[in-house]
Amino acid sequence: MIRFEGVSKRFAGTGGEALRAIDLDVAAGEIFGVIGASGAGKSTLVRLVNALERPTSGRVLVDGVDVAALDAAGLRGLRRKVGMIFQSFGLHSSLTVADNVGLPLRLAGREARERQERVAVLIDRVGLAVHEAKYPAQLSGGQKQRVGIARALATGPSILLCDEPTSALDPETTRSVLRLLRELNRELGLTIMLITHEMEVVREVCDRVAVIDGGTVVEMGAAADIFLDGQHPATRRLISEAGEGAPAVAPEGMALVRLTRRGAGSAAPIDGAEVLEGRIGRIGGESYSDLVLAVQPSEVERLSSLGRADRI
Ligand SMILES: Nc1ncnc2c1ncn2[C@@H]1O[C@H](COP(=O)(O)OP(=O)(O)OP(=O)(O)O)[C@@H](O)[C@H]1O
Repeated sequence: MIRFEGVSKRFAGTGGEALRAIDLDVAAGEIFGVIGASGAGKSTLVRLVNALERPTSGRVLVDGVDVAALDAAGLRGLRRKVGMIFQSFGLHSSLTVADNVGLPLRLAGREARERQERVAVLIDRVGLAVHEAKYPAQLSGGQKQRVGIARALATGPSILLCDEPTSALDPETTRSVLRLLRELNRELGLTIMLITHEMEVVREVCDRVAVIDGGTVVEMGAAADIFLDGQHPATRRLISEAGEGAPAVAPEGMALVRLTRRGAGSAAPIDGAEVLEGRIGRIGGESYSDLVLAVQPSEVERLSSLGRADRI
């Protein structure tokens, strides 16, 4: 559905390339995550999909069409097919919720009656029916992002690009927005390409994920494989940042180990280990546990037989 073929991007007046030799396929109906540190090239990557940026070399194909080759009418069609939401929501502060959501329909020349009906359905779907006459300043961050989602869906797109959609939100609101995106993905068969710098977001919602570092894809695979067994140092860095609060400290004379186990028995007790922090859950339908343990240094070796054990 979305294909990157040897895509590189250099911005005029800058030294290096923001993206280098990207090959990537996003399948119809999947939620594809793009994760990386600040400046890695994530925004540039998704902005190529709706032709907000153009590749310096290579091609970006949407449904088999090279988006850089589109004329003005073709671009309008692309923008109807590809919706986008942003970290900072991008709402018009002088327009009500209903008028924000209806704006793409107004720009597309749809009649008032049709607009009103469609806007009412969209606002209801994102759970904002009682807020339709309010202005953005009267809404919480989560509500603003719901307006952004309703507006992005106004023209009935088959692809939704999400640029750090939850970075401005608290953890609980983040989860509810991600749940809404997952529901819309299933109900509408919407293909979602989602940028984030948070592993938690990948864990909650993505089917597959590409890790991007220094403008290249350094690792790509099923979200469970990347989250639980990512190999590249950039991936390991993002995983170790995913814990909450201050990093665990090993008691005197003990070794600190991150142990990740997958599948049946992944939460079985571990003799001789003190659990300092961790999580037990499911990702992509698979059980896992991800624990930070303090053990005797002589026990570290033994942990490797239980799962992936990294001394930290
Ligand atoms: N319009 C532009 N002109 C010049 N350089 C740019 C432009 N947009 C992005 N860049 C550069 O390209 C690189 C990648 O930027 P990009 O915004 O894609 O990264 P990112 O991973 O999305 O980062 P962040 O998470 O901080 O938004 C950076 O070095 C950035 O400075």
